[in-house]
Amino acid sequence: MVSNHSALEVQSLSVAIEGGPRLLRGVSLVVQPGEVRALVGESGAGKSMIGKAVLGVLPRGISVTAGEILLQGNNLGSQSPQVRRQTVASVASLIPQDPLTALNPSRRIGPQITERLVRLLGWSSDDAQRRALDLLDRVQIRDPKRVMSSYPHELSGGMRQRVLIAAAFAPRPKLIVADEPTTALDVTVQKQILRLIRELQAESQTAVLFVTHDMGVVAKISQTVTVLFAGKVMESAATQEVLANPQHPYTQALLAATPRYTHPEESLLPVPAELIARLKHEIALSDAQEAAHAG
Ligand SMILES: Nc1ncnc2c1ncn2[C@@H]1O[C@H](COP(=O)(O)OP(=O)(O)OP(=O)(O)O)[C@@H](O)[C@H]1O
Repeated sequence: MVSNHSALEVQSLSVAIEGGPRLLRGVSLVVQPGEVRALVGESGAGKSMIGKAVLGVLPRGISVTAGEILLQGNNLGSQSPQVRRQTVASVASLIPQDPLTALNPSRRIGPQITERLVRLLGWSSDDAQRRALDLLDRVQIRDPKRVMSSYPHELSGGMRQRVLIAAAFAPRPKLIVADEPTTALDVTVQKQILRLIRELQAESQTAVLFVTHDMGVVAKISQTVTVLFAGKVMESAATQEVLANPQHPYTQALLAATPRYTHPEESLLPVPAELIARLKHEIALSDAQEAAHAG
């Protein structure tokens, strides 16, 4: 393995339903060690699909049709499924959207954190236990020992998300994919969870690909941002630049739809339908051109 590589490099990635429509169209992005890159766009833009492709968990019937994914310098497309699973498990973690479905309801919390460390990464069970307790303490869970032997239903939604954050950071991953990790939580808990992810990330200098539909969250958590629409990158730059001076009309519309970053007194504005229609038309044209080229 080479050193000095990016935590994640996605190059011209296209993903499609087999025999059907494209869901990602030549997406490229890089996440450097220590960087938080937000991936922002409306529902259906393909944000989660990028995360799933990176983690090798695309839904059945959906596959990568072009492009490359390099995790810590490892080209996932050139690895066998078994090696790829091992690469992903040792390099990357997921903080999922819904803390309830992500935890197995019939198993205690402890093993759900330690199992990956022991089985996949070869830690001793004592080390794994110590690391889990330490992380649970770090995510401000009181009485970590008790929580280790609890079942998920005994914890609140916020506590469960803290457990999943602890589980994600426990193996010291190089990359964390955080897939709208605060969406399922109420507003006060959202703020705490966001702060926690930011603190742990800064401390460990883990690279994070942070999926969100909320420009407010982008502003709080990220240094860089990639704006996605219909599976295509509209704009990609430093977050401060994009917030201060958005270049693409879609980014401008998304920002206008987040009133606290423009005029807090105004109500939420939708992205204009004409703009959506125009962008979709442009994308359909370029899809057709590419298909004609390929044919
Ligand atoms: N299992 C699936 N089978 C077929 N199409 C799917 C599947 N999952 C997602 N899609 C489609 O893929 C596209 C991208 O979905 P994706 O979940 O990545 O969007 P997103 O930007 O993450 O949106 P959201 O914020 O709603 O999660 C959408 O058009 C969606 O309908």
